[in-house]
Amino acid sequence: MASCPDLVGVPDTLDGQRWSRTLLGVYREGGGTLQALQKEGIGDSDGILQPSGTAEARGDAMTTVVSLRGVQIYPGLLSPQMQANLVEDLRACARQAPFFTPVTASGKAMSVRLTSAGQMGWVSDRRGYRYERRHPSGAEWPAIPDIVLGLWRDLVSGERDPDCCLINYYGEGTKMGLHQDRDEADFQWPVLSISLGDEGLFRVGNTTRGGKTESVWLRSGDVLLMGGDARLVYHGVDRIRFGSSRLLPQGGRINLTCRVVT
Ligand SMILES: O=C(O)CCC(=O)C(=O)O
Ligand SMILES: [Fe+2]
Repeated sequence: MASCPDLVGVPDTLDGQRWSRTLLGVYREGGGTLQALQKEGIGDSDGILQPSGTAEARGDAMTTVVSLRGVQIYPGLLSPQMQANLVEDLRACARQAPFFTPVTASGKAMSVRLTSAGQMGWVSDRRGYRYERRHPSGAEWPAIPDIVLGLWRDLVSGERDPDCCLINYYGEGTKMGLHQDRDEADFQWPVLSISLGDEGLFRVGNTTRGGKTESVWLRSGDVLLMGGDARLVYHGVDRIRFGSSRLLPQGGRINLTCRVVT
């Protein structure tokens, strides 16, 4: 098994730092990609990874990492253009592996519609929930879009790509109850999440059920990592502000979560 990503275990040290983004590289102010900085422990001493000029001079938008109970949030990390490109990529994914409404083992339909990209996809039906190598139609899952893989490699690890990128679609009135992501074999790997479209109220609880919770509105282009001590926090989406973004012509919210499964 590949070693655990360098980010895990040190996420709190990132809190409050400022980051800029280039096309597929995510840079800390002062130079170095996140992954390289984590590996070196200090940074990019020879400057090879340092993008030329200051972030402001390059016109990069800056984002400050914030931590909500150890969940690392990068507000607005994906530029509007990258968001639009990613939506195009997701349209192609959905042509190969259409969104479906998952049903719980008790027969209750979930309110999100979902599909996946990658080697494995998450499915739920009367037999329960699990990762499967094929879409319920029998089709292969599409490849994970490059923009998503680039973010994973920058923010998590270049050693191993995620097996699954779960694609959730939240229409008007859709929510997702508090849960843990624990269908994966190795919790050393974080879950990387990307929000697109309408704003969603994301609630974070504790690593055990119950207790106080805190919430944050996630906006289009926000990226977050649940890793380290926050890998198994309960989380969910209480509601979306339908129509708050113009990214998706029909409205709604898309959330992508990348996971190492096996
Ligand atoms: O939509 C979100 O922001 C979270 C999605 C989620 O928790 C999941 O798919 O497991
Ligand atoms: Fe989740």
